[in-house]
Parts: sequence; C-alpha cells; structure tokens
Amino acid sequence: MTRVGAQRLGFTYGKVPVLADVDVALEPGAVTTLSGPSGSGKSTLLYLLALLLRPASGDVVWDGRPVGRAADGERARLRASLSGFVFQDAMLDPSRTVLDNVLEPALYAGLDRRAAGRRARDLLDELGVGHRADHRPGEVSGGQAQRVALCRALVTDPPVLFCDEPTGNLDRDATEVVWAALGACADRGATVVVATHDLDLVARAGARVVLA
Ligand SMILES: Nc1ncnc2c1ncn2[C@@H]1O[C@H](COP(=O)(O)OP(=O)(O)OP(=O)(O)O)[C@@H](O)[C@H]1O
Repeated sequence: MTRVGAQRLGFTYGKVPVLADVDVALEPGAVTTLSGPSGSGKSTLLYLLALLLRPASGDVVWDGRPVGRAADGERARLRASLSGFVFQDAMLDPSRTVLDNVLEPALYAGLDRRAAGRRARDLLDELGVGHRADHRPGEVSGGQAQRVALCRALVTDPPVLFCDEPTGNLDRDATEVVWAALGACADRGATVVVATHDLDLVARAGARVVLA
C-alpha cells in the first residue's frame, strides 16, 4: 500500500499559473477521479502526483515523504518500483509487439519471464485485446492501444496506478471493461487515480478531486 498526496502544490507553465495551493490525500483501495473543465489542470496534477513533473511550489508526498523535488534518479526509481502510468495517447513502443510492450515493465522489475508472459496474456485477454498480442502498435486502434497501455501499467501489480483519460477513445462496453479492471486494482489495495471528463465515471468513483 502506498499513500500519495500533495501539500500546497503549485505549478506554472512558464509564467502561466496552472495549479496553486492544491492539497490532496488519495485513498489506497479506491479509485479517485480528477475532474474539472478542460484546461483546469487535471493532467498537470496527475503528472505531478506521478512524479513526471516537478512542483513549482509545495510538494508531492508518497508514504509521508516529500518526493516531488527529489533528484531525477530517485523519482524515476520510485515511479518504476511503485507505480504504473497510462498515458492519454498510450505511448507504446511502435517497434515491439503488443505483448512485448506489456512485458517490458515486468522484465525490468526482474519478474520471471514465463510468469510475466502468462500475466501479460491474461491481462490482454481480460481487457479484450488478447487477439492483438502479436501485432505491432501501428496495427491496433486508438482504443485498443489505450487498453494495451493499461495492461502494461498493471503487469507489475503496482501499488499506485495513474491514468490519463483511460476511456477517452472507448465505447461504452470497452469503458466498462476498463472501469472493472481499475476497480479490481483498487480492490487489491492499490491507490488508483484517473483524470477524466466522463461524469458517469466521476459519479461512480470511490473518491473525487474536482478542479475549478
Ligand atoms: N506544455 C505546456 N505548455 C504551456 N502550457 C501548457 C502546457 N500543457 C498544458 N498547458 C496549459 O496548462 C493548463 C492545464 O492543462 P492540463 O492539460 O493540465 O488541463 P486538463 O484539465 O487536463 O485539460 P483537458 O481536459 O483539456 O485535457 C491549460 O491552460 C493548458 O493550456
């Protein structure tokens, strides 16, 4: 279990302030949505909490430690060992098969290749993209790529999962499959954070952060 939060967090792009004095404490074991109007800073907050951006003021706290301004290597180590991230546009490696994309974090983490292979195939099946395992990312749809990216983030069973609009390209049925996978991840005790426009998902989330 890993607790993630922010204290008086602020961020600016150049001179443009995006977030100011944001305090959040995310609950392990629940899906928390980050919502708000377009441009309100959902993705920026998600990237800060995930240690992919550095705060301009305040800090991001993981398990009681202020880590938002830690050295790049330390933040990378924390990200790799404790979290998974689903990018809005999937960001799969186009030169490798879908299966190898999903396997990559598991092998990096030192998991046994056969066990990791089974886990990766199970996840791809669960998310409805198992039939694309041996294809390249260029051969799958945007919605399929998003689900592959979710499999890649889940393959190590990380204690924290960050997702940027993970259902943005999905129809209702595929959205339900993704939502179920996020819920199952939270049920295992993970801290699951989802930036989304989908007000139906916001209403169904266990907790919510609403940006103005
Ligand atoms: N790389 C950047 N350089 C400068 N400004 C940026 C950059 N990325 C985002 N912004 C600005 O920061 C603000 C917050 O952007 P962000 O993407 O976090 O919002 P969002 O709530 O996720 O938006 P959306 O719902 O449209 O994806 C916006 O005003 C945006 O124009």
